[in-house]
Amino acid sequence: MATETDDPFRSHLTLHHQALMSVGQDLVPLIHQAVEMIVTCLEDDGKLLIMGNGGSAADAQHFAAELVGRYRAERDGLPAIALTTDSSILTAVGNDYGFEQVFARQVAALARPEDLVVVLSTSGNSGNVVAAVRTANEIGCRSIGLLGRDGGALRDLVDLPLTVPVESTAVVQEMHILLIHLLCEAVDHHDFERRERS
Ligand SMILES: O=C(CO)[C@@H](O)[C@H](O)[C@H](O)[C@H](O)COP(=O)(O)O
Ligand SMILES: [Zn+2]
Repeated sequence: MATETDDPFRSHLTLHHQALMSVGQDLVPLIHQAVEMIVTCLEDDGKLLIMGNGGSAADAQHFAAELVGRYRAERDGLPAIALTTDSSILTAVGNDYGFEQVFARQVAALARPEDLVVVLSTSGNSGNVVAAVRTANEIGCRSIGLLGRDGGALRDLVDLPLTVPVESTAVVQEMHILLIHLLCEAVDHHDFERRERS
């Protein structure tokens, strides 16, 4: 039974619940489109390049780990790289070219047109993520944005924005990890043509 000591959590829990309802009502068709883009990339022998800042950096790593390792099903590892993990690259590029270039430089070095760039940003305005998507667009990679609020600058730069339209950074992040798990669930259940060929 709820007591007064629950009050500090109530507004966060209410916001979380409202955001969850909005994901269920508004984002499901877009989640299916995102799955299609991921499957097409992997079947074309592409890889996922995933990035974000702060909590979203952790989410990028979480997503890559579930693809390279596994989510639930026993399956082959799938190619995904979180661009948030190599401290030598991040410090060298940040130091020599500026923090805004830490992801764009990696995209320029690693991305091929068949790859899929996945960005996570609750504001949609982080300069290093925006720069990375601009570079991905020049290369011809497709991109998915897990975004928040109004989607920010990234809404019009990525091919597919999945925007959680709430102001709270924390709640947007909580919905992003749900979206990641839904994407992993769908990928787990996909029968890849790539595997049938081998
Ligand atoms: O996890 C949190 C807040 O919940 C923070 O670390 C947060 O991710 C950082 O402030 C980020 O720099 C925010 O970037 P973004 O989501 O606006 O792209
Ligand atoms: Zn957080």
